[in-house]
Amino acid sequence: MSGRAFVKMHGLGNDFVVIDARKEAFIPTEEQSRLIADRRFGIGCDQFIIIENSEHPDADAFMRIKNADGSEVGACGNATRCIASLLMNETDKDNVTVETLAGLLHTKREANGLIAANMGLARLNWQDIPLSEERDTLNIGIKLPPLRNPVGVNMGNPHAVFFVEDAEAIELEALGPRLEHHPMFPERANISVASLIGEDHIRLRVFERGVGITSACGSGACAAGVAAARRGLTSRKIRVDLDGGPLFINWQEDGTVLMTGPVSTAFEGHISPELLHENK
Ligand SMILES: N[C@@H](CCC[C@H](N)C(=O)O)C(=O)O
Repeated sequence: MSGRAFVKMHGLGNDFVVIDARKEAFIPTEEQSRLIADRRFGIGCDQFIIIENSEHPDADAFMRIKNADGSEVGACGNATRCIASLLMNETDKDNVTVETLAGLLHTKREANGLIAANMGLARLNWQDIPLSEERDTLNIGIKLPPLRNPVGVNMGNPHAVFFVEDAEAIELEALGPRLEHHPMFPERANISVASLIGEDHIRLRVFERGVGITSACGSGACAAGVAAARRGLTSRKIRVDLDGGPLFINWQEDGTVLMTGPVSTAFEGHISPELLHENK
């Protein structure tokens, strides 16, 4: 079979095309990354992941992350758990360390088969973003629903978490793209709406930067867990229900965030050499 081998994986429906470039380098252009992620013209995924050799003595591999729009980013929680699971199967270990642009991430296979990733320190670098009453449209051309000020949490990538009465009632499809590109977020941002649905239990919907609404966002769940605890809505250990299912978040006393959930492999294949040379 000609063409580059790939594996299609997902964490709660947040899906990835994974290419192993440890033996044979693979350096896609932005256009090639977009094409691979395209659900009509390519294979289709939320993020395109390239596994590379790491030069760090403590890392098992380096993971490069490209959003569906071709942009390269620092963190992806669900992909970290998927790649960790691949590396665990390959090495027969239950603990592996994945290097990303955001740093070294330690992972563990739990006895129940779920994969836990320590996503590192949560940085509240633009916490409690102030929005004044009169800025209730944020100049995005639509009247906002009753949103409280968002909490800004950086998990190696930027998240703005808005707590609302009912996350299902928010028109995230309309709000997401406008807020993602709002000037208050210089690097753009992943936009979440969250509501409390029980004790230490929240509902979360995420509009991902460079992608759109996804069925689950791991770093978004971490950011929401930190934001909920910071706002005093929950304790530091919570369940986050995403469209694709639950993730378990623990904002540990050392400031790092542990995320636990399932991973799946959907299929394997080869990328047609034609695809990478075609222009749409
Ligand atoms: N799906 C992700 C987040 C991927 C990156 C994000 N879209 C960004 O641009 O920061 C996850 O599981 O964390």
